Amino acid sequence: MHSITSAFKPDASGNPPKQQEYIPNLKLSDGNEIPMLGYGLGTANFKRGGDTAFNQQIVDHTVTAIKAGYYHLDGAEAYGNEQELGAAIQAAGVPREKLFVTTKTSCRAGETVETAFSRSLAKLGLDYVDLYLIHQPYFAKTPADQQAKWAEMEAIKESGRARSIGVSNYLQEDLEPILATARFPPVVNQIEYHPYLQHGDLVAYHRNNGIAVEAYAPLTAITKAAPGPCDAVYARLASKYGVSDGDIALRWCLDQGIVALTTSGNEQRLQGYLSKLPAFHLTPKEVDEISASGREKHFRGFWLAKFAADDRR
Ligand SMILES: NC(=O)c1ccc[n+]([C@@H]2O[C@H](COP(=O)([O-])OP(=O)(O)OC[C@H]3O[C@@H](n4cnc5c(N)ncnc54)[C@H](O)[C@@H]3O)[C@@H](O)[C@H]2O)c1
Ligand SMILES: OCCc1c[nH]c2ccccc12
Repeated sequence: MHSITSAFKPDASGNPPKQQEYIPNLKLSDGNEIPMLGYGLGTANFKRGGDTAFNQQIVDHTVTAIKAGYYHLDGAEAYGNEQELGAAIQAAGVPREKLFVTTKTSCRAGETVETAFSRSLAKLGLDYVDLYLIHQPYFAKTPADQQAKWAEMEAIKESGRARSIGVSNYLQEDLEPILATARFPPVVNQIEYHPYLQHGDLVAYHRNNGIAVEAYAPLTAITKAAPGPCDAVYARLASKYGVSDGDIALRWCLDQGIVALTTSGNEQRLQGYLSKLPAFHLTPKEVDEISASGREKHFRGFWLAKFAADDRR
């Protein structure tokens, strides 16, 4: 259902293409394309609750990422930094049509998607986003709540102000009611995904239903869950390919056709991914080796309270 297309787009002005343009795009079920590596504004750069002051450091970090070649930018109203993301887009000077901008609705109680979306667009200073997501399924008490919210998302898509629409943190049981009534099915589900959280058959369910997977927290086995059974496999493959263990962790997503979202304030690290990732692939056997090691450990880093409360998978 999803094909990976070459994203090599020589610059009309003759400038060499940015490295991100060597990272492929993934074709989505609505015909649009998403760059397979994205820069997230949700972890290193988000504002703590209640902080509304404009934060120039977030702008500077994001400009650095865009200038390094990260053209896929993953934001959300919950991160409190859409204004800074918009300012960074302005300041970086990359033409809007080259960027892929995502934001997400928190589905605040008593508020329509239209209200949330208009506020996000205004903060971003944009007239459209490439991808608009429902941030999490936990607002819904019933399947009918999911279906009603999704119908509101479809109205945003129909208005042309979000080129694509999708969801985040959904499990199969959350997706099923949406797929039953959708006129425009979600094109992506953004989930925590790394070797220690492979979600059983959830990724296969996505493949069977034409929904692309975006992996957030793809470096977890290195950054939060070490030591663990993947360490030795990452180290061996990093040495084989002359790359970092982070490159191996990201490649493990990309080589399964999964979009990877990462972030860093460290420009060298960001540039490292862009220079190394296009230069190698893991073999299917190596992908499987990482998956098999990962299944020996379970680790979840986000939305823990929801899982504890609902006893979700
Ligand atoms: N939809 C959701 O619910 C949700 C949840 C979490 C994140 N996200 C999105 O995904 C993006 C990426 O998530 P993430 O930050 O968890 O991804 P990630 O796993 O790539 O982790 C990135 C973090 O790890 C650090 N890091 C990288 N290499 C390291 C190393 N070798 N040693 C130590 N630290 C290292 C970086 O500085 C950065 O802070 C977020 O910014 C956000 O946009 C979405
Ligand atoms: O993206 C969902 C998880 C998350 C990361 N950073 C945040 C800041 C505010 C709300 C949610 C998040």
